[in-house]
Amino acid sequence: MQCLNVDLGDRSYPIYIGARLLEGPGLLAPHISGKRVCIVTDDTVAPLYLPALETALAAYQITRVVLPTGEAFKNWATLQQIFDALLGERHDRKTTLIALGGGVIGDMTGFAAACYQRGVNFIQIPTTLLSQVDSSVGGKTGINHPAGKNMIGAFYQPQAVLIDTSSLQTLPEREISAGLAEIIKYGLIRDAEFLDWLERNMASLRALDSDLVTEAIMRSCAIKAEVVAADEREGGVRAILNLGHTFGHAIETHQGYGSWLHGEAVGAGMVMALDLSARLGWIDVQQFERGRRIIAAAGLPVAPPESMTVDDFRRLMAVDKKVLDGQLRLVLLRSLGEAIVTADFDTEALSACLAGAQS
Ligand SMILES: O=C(O)C(=O)C[C@@H](O)[C@H](O)[C@H](O)COP(=O)(O)O
Repeated sequence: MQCLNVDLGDRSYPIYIGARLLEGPGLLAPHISGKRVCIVTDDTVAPLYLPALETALAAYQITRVVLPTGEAFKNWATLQQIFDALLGERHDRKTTLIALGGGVIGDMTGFAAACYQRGVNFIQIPTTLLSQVDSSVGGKTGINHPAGKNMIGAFYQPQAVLIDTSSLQTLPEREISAGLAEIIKYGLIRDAEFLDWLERNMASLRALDSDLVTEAIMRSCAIKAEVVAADEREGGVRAILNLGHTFGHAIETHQGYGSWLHGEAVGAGMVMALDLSARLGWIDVQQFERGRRIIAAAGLPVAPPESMTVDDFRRLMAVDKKVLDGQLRLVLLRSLGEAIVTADFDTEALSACLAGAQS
């Protein structure tokens, strides 16, 4: 097992990474505050991993909340089910919520933990590649609104993140590709050498070579932990983690949540960010082509859905959380391995990028 730390003063926490970590109580126990836990999971993950987790937590009084699976359910009505269970079973402030599942479960459980009785402890046990390398780390919690992704939420850090790499074995191929999108993102924004490594190893990563996947998770979490530690509440540098997300969130909202996986939309969105960076002359055509090739090699879409118009993009991007004083800010690339967050780009170039993506 390997361990990283997210350094946030008195809100610091460990990320444990290894195979079959779910099966023992040893790692979880120090992060559980009382005698009671509430495990929140979904109806896909529950039959696979809930029994093992319940066995590991046999010393605690357990409440289970099994939610419907998918991004379409990341909303108020589903969140309410968590509160109903907590109140129905009279959980007090010493309870610990445990998120067992992908990003949707992690984001909603974290948000429930932030709100329930004004804040209780929670632990992330991410079971998808995307949630292991991204959403379980950093404390962004929340739900979607029909007008935009993750529009209602809170920054609220977990007590620990437990990444059991064995859970990837049951993941569909499409979910592996979606997770690779966020992994490629780290190379594009922060680490050119990691991007080279990903390019060389993409086929083996897609085939879930366990040493390589563990290394990819470690390197991704290390970059994420470093960026979050530098800027917990996204006042500055943390926004680089949003590469491709302004375009990607617009795609997800337009298509209806869950139609495109988050990672698929981010894949197409990163190609659009690469394209705009090239149109602005910040990267050259070869770098653009290389970035697009790596994203395609991960099995991801490299263009938005044909049904989306330039006006759709403009309307949906206008509610992006990086818009400040009515001005759109985007994460763009100065080179492959270096991202900036900027409002200083030629609007003609953006129009050409949006129109080009549809051609
Ligand atoms: O942790 C962050 O910061 C990120 O932006 C990571 C993203 O990959 C992740 O999808 C996040 O949930 C997006 O957050 P949002 O603020 O753009 O809704």
